[in-house]
Amino acid sequence: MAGKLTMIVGPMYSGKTTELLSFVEIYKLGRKKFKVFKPAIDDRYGKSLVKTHTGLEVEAIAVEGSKDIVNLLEEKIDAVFIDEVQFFDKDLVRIVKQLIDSNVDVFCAGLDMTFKQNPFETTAALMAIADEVIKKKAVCEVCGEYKANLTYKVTEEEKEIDIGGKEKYIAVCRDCYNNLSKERIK
Ligand SMILES: Nc1ncnc2c1ncn2[C@@H]1O[C@H](COP(=O)(O)OP(=O)(O)OP(=O)(O)O)[C@@H](O)[C@H]1O
Ligand SMILES: Cc1cn([C@H]2C[C@H](O)[C@@H](CO)O2)c(=O)[nH]c1=O
Ligand SMILES: [Zn+2]
Repeated sequence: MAGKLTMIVGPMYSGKTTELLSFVEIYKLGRKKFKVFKPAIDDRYGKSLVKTHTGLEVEAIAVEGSKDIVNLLEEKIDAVFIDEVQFFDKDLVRIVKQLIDSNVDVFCAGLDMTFKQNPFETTAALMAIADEVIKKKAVCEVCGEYKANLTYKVTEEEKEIDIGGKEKYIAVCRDCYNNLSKERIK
């Protein structure tokens, strides 16, 4: 049977990695064969772990690009898990298609948008071909409502690729995002 692609997307702190790891647990319990990948660029938690903000973790392989995923899948496996998928090159889309066509289930977690609300291209393309898209939200760090679907950058740095945590980014709802942006120009 063909595999399925599940995308877990949303702003920072929305529990994307937590949800990814809950799927990993299901495959572990079922004694399935799987591999977990993350981009080498995300060095926040050390190179060989995927870790949540609450400290849950699983062993992962840090790769430079999507080609490395193919090279590391020599034996037959049931599932592939990829975290921080927004940092992968677009060629990942072709590779993921090949995997699901060859009966491998694929689960990807990642940001849908940059802090400027631009789509992350690889996430967007994978969402288009996914069997299921799980869109997560966080608690807005300004108003406290559980409706944050955006990430706001609190520093002046404009770069859209910039690794970091709470010292740089907060999760906010659209109203609070717009208010914070207005205050900034004043
Ligand atoms: N504003 C927030 N809203 C919700 N959870 C938050 C918030 N700030 C911190 N957290 C914590 O973060 C946890 C989710 O962490 P997780 O690593 O799964 O998120 P994530 O979406 O993968 O984040 P990131 O995109 O930064 O990797 C929550 O269970 C909660 O304990
Ligand atoms: C929102 C956002 C996060 N990031 C980074 C911060 C974290 O290291 C990672 C999300 O977990 O992505 C960016 O590089 N650009 C962005 O626009
Ligand atoms: Zn808000």
